[in-house]
This record gives sequence, C-alpha cells and structure tokens, in this order.
Amino acid sequence: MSAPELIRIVSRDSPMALAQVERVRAELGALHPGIATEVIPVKTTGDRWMGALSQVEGKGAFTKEVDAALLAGEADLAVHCVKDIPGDRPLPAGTTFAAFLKRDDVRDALIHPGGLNLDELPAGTRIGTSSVRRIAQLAGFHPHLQCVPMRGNANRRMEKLAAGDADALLLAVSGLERIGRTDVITEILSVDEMCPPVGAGVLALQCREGDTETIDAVSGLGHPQTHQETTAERMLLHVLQGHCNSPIAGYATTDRRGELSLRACVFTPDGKTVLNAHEWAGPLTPETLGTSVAVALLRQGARELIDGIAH
Ligand SMILES: NCc1[nH]cc(CCC(=O)O)c1CC(=O)O
Repeated sequence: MSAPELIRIVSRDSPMALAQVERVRAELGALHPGIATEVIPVKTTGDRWMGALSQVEGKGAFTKEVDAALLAGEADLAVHCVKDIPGDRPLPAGTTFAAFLKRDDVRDALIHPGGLNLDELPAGTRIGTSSVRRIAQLAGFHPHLQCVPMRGNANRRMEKLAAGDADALLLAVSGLERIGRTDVITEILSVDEMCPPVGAGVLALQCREGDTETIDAVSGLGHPQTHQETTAERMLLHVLQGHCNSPIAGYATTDRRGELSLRACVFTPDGKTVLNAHEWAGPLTPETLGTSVAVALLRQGARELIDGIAH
C-alpha cells in the first residue's frame, strides 16, 4: 500500500470546526509522520443563514459545501461533527465514513453569566437555543424558563449572550472544550436531565469511496467503541427518519464489560410527551440494536410525534 504524500482536509471554517481539524492533523501526524496535511476551510449554508434551519435544507446545511469539495476532488478528507450529518438519508453518493474518532463528552452545559444552575434560574429566564431537542427537554422539566431562538457558532452565541440577546445558553461541553472555553460553563447537565443528540461528541472522517489510499491512511484514527456507539445511534435516527426539526435524543454507551446499550427519547415540542426506550445489544449488531430501539419508540407512537412537526 502506498501512503499519500499530502491529505487535503476540508471543513467548516468556524473556530470549533478548525480546532477539530487540528485534532485530526495531530493524530494523523502521530500515526503517519510522513504525510503532510493542508486545511481547506469552507463556509456552509448553515453558517451563513441565521434563520430557521428548516427553511434551508435542514441539517445538510452544515455539510453540503464540505461534501461538495470532497466529491469535486478539491480535498481528500472531510471532518464533520456526526451530530451535524443528516440521519434520515444516506451519505452523499460516492462518499464513505473512514473513521469515527474517540468520543468526547456527550453532555450539554449551561452558561449563565450570573453563575446560577439550571434549577436556580428564575421564571422567565431567556435561554438562547434553537435546538428542538433542547427546547423540548427544557419545556418538559423547566417550564418556567423561556427559550429564545439563537443560531450561529458557539463563539457567536457567546457574543450574543454578552450583548443581552439571551440570559443563558445551552451548548455542548465537547464544543466548548474544542474552542478552549470551558471557563464559561456554569453547570454540566446530566444525560438524564438533558438527553444528548445522536452522534454527540463524535467526529467523523469522510472520504471519497474509491480513494483507498486516504481511507487506509486515516482509518487507523478510528476508535472501535465509538464506531459501535455511533453506528447504533445513526441507525436509530435512520429508522425513525428524524429530520432537523425532530426532538429526538439518543445515545449509546459501552459499559466496563464492553456491553453496548442504546437509550433514546422522542418528545413533543412542549416536552409534555416523552417516549423512552433503552435496550442492551446482547447478541445484536449495533445496527440491529439501533433498529430495535427505533421500533420500540415507533410502537409508542414516535411516527406521529415526528411527523406532527413541520419541517
Ligand atoms: N449545532 C452545532 C454543533 N455541532 C456539534 C456541536 C458540538 C460538538 C459535538 O457534539 O460534536 C455543536 C455545538 C453545540 O451544539 O453546542
């Protein structure tokens, strides 16, 4: 096998995305010191458009331009947050996952400049988030709080918070770690209080399908346990046909014995209805586990909840 001399890495151009690329370069450099890398940052529709995502092409808004550069041969490797990759459709034809990096923290954090915890926030506190998953769970467990729409990358959201557009934010711990801003965290929410999204904290390396040189070079960065968890979670999302406006949460974990399990929830936007399922893989493959948990939720009426929301 001949290793490539240069791998051109394409990614969104937000500070978080560029930090993700630096992690990939560092891990790749340690594994293959002879391979040079080049970074190709691109702006995506999701970065430009500050309105509701459902008015553009939904979640693909964060991946479309990156995937296009990969397919056009302008880059050899795309780095994506799995959380941003649509789950209701296959990957763009001609591309494939080459690796999932070891998972970071899956939890969400509260950022409140006054230093209060979620339970201490007074009625009417404005939480800046446009995430239907976060909105539904806040509405269910903390109905006295008010969610106000907030989009943009994490740095931009913190600027908007400082400008008074909201009183507090919810952001992923992993994202704050990547941009070096864990100092702003007031409270890390437990997964029981705020169930994470499918793919939380996982970075995917995506290549052109036929590019075995690059695929072989980067596949060593993959983390088997993360691969299993991500596969189960993405199959869940696929079977549920969740779209960018679906309040779906789900995360797989691997216990000390190596046993994989998947828990998932589907909410109504007001958080009053919560469908819940948790299953162990046992002899099932991660794909079958994801399918089984999705079917358990469908039996409870998940289809009606998901289709009941415009997208
Ligand atoms: N919505 C943007 C986005 N995509 C992935 C992450 C966090 C990092 C990850 O889960 O990989 C974030 C920021 C956030 O939700 O706070």
